[in-house]
Amino acid sequence: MTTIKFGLIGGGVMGEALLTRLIARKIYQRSEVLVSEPQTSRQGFLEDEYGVNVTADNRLVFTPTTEVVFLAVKPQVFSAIAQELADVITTVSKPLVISILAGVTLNQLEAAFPHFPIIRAMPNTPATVGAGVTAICPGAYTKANHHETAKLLFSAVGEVVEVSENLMDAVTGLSGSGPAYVALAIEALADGGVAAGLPRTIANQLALQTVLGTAKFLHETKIHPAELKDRVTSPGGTTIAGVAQLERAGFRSALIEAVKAATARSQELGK
Ligand SMILES: NC(=O)C1=CN([C@@H]2O[C@H](COP(=O)(O)OP(=O)(O)OC[C@H]3O[C@@H](n4cnc5c(N)ncnc54)[C@H](O)[C@@H]3O)[C@@H](O)[C@H]2O)C=CC1
Ligand SMILES: O=C(O)[C@@H]1CCC=N1
Repeated sequence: MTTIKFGLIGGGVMGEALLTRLIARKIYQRSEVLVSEPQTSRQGFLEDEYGVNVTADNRLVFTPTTEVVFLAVKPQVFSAIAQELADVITTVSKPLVISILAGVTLNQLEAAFPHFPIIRAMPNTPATVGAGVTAICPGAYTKANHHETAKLLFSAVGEVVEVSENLMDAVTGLSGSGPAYVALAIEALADGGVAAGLPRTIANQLALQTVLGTAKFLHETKIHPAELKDRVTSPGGTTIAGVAQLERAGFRSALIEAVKAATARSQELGK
């Protein structure tokens, strides 16, 4: 095995999303990456698809040359992994540990990795296509160079914002979970189109492009969403009829409550 610089623990959806962009951007060479993943089918896939090194032993990602260890497992397996790594991490130099685990706090991470530089982060799935947004917050032992490394890695998958840790659960409830809410909205818009008589493929295309185009428009012009809504709603027209129905159905409230519920769940996962 060649020199390992980047260790990934958990080669699932989010691990792969980051991996693919880090390699494409040449931030790490394929040979410098070691992915620890228990599923042999995933190991084989990641090895074939990205040419990275794979292992089923999490301890092996801590090599003398490892610069970053990226944790991308489910929060529920965190304590088992912490126990498994307890011995090995006392014997190695301290790489930057970046965790994207929902709800797992810097306190919990610093208890598992004593005196390690640690960054807690919350990316989202559009990272896969470089259109993600990641919130990061640094632990007690991080220095400017660790901060810069985390920003560099997450910039490869989209935008980066910095927040204090007490806001990380809210970030998780909004942008971490948000792609699911938007996907539901797109699916429902298409269903509405089908209910109104459109063929499914056309309804899907119209729904998807409407959401994509609206987001792009707001992003590029920076106009307030309310201003865009006002521009679309002609007096006595179709859009205000649709908006009135959304208000009757509690559309805004449903989204607000969804973000609050996901935030609360993120808080629970950290307990
Ligand atoms: N999916 C999402 O949209 C987002 C997920 N997250 C966080 O990312 C983390 C990973 O989520 P996903 O990638 O969606 O999950 P996933 O289930 O796709 O990936 C987790 C991977 O970890 C592997 N794994 C299981 N036990 C392991 C162990 N003991 N050691 C090493 N690897 C192990 C699994 O086989 C799997 O491939 C979670 O903590 C989640 O909170 C954060 C932001 C967004
Ligand atoms: O559902 C979850 O727990 C993860 C965290 C944010 C998005 N997916």
